Amino acid sequence: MAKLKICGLTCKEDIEAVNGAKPDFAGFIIEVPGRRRSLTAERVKVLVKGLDKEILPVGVFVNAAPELPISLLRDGTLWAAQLHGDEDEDYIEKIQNMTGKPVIKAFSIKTPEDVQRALRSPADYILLDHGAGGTGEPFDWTLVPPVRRPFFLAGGIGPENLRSAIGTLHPWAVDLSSSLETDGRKDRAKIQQIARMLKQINTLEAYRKEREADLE
Ligand SMILES: O=C(O)c1ccccc1NCC(=O)[C@H](O)[C@H](O)COP(=O)(O)O
Repeated sequence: MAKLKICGLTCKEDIEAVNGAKPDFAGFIIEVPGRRRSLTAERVKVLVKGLDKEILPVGVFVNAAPELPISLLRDGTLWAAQLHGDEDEDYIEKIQNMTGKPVIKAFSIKTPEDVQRALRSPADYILLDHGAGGTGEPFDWTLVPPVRRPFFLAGGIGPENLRSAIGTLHPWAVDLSSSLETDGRKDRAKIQQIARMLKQINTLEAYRKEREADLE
């Protein structure tokens, strides 16, 4: 059953839309200069207060001072920190040790070695993505061998490739942002559509697995 993360929420309307669709995770880009979805930590605190309690809030950071994710994890604003920059193992372990909360480390996948680096990461979860994050572009999925640890698949996923993404790579979770926008804003109808689609795909996959088990 692939989980769903909807990333790059920026306003109250986005919160209302995800509360209706109930993805597993909601992502907020926090204090990343020059990125259009970036919010201040104070704004994220306000938005998270309106988030359905069953949806886990994830903060996305790029080479932030570690004190920033640490404070938002410690005060309960965030369930997890997603690191989308050049954060090294010491940085990851510092956040894990100081908060006891999950760390998701994003990797830009351009070569098979990038995948191997990701697989060795001490992060609680890895996230395989195209590049800088939130670009709406997929990477070359053929670079990914069968993966034995839970991973998020990101980068240009949308209604046209969701089924093949899950059927081919079997991610623990899919992470979407750009494909759920119209004119640069999250689109409630697209969010509802993708949540419904994922439910159907998960139901079919579960049925197939049950049948395979019965036939063995
Ligand atoms: O969305 C951003 O602006 C962003 C900026 C800096 C780092 C990460 C960022 N986004 C991360 C995500 O939205 C997701 O993890 C993922 O990259 C989804 O991307 P896509 O569906 O291709 O837009």
